[in-house]
Amino acid sequence: MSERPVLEAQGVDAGYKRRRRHPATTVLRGVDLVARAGELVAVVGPNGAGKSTLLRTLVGAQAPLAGRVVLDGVEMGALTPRERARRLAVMLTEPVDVGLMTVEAVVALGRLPYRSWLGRRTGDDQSAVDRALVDAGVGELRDRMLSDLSDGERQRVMLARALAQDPAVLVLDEPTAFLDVARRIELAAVLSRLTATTGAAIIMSTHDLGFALRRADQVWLVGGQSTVTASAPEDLAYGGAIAECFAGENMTFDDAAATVVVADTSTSGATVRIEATGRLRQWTEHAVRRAGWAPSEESATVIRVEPGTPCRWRLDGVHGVGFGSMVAHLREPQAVPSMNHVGEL
Ligand SMILES: Nc1ncnc2c1ncn2[C@@H]1O[C@H](COP(=O)(O)OP(=O)(O)OP(=O)(O)O)[C@@H](O)[C@H]1O
Repeated sequence: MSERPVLEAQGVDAGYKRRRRHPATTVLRGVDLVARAGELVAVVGPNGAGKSTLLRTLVGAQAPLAGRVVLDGVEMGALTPRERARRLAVMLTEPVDVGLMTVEAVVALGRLPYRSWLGRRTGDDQSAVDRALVDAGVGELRDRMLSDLSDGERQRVMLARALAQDPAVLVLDEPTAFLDVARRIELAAVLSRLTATTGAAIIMSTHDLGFALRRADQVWLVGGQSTVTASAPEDLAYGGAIAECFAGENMTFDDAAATVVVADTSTSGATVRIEATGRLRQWTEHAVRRAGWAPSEESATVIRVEPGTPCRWRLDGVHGVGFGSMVAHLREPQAVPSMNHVGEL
């Protein structure tokens, strides 16, 4: 990572001008931000906080209501669309319009800002396309039709197209939105690797707080009195800014899991001491909480659990097999009376 700023917001107010029936809205005020070459920046915040508004303002899709956005040393408004496209690539959330094009042809579209008016592809264009295909992990898909790909594959092709632009700044709005957990982790790894290999700054909005905290060099926390707070993820988590921003009636920030969790308001007040170790203990705690009980070392009620798939448990002389029956029994002790007859532990 270098110290070279590639995208800056200087005293930016972001929002929407008055239109016929809609009053003017200032969503964010006095925003000062700096993204540096090779940095991965995660933009996080609750729904409606202004993440998309911020990103749209940073990429020049809407003008700031006040202040200025500086891209690679030049004020955004002073750049022609072509000059802007050579420095900045944008990948938005909209599902990709599936056309009858090969993957390679789609990725080659990323080279348009570099073409002469005759539109011929040069050797430089081809090597940029080849590199982008590899960097985004879609090299083996190059001859496939875009329409034949899965959503996750298509998403990565669009990433390759953005990379082919060879941008100093890559902005992605919720790139993981349509992906399953495995694809999400994969894309996250691709993105953090890309900052090192391409030297670009990658700025992405995400609802995946765990990802932001684990991978980002900087987090831009949007929310709370129309502000954006920029800092290292640990500073924001440790200092309580993230907890404060996401805190809701029944939401809390779980430091250990590095994510926001729904506080359990359904606890019955009942406690139980768990006799189990390792993963078995962890999942027993999970089941106990799900049933509305709280694990406690001081509790006089004891549940003893023995390993196995499914596990076997005993509580107050009642025996059971599997977590399903455990939760049912904790919720309603008389719900599983027959478990009394399920073997000895
Ligand atoms: N075109 C628009 N005109 C007026 N107000 C808008 C417009 N688009 C969004 N807003 C308002 O701006 C605020 C911020 O919206 P924005 O979409 O930036 O939030 P977000 O953080 O990206 O939310 P989400 O996590 O739900 O995607 C909201 O109050 C929204 O209603």
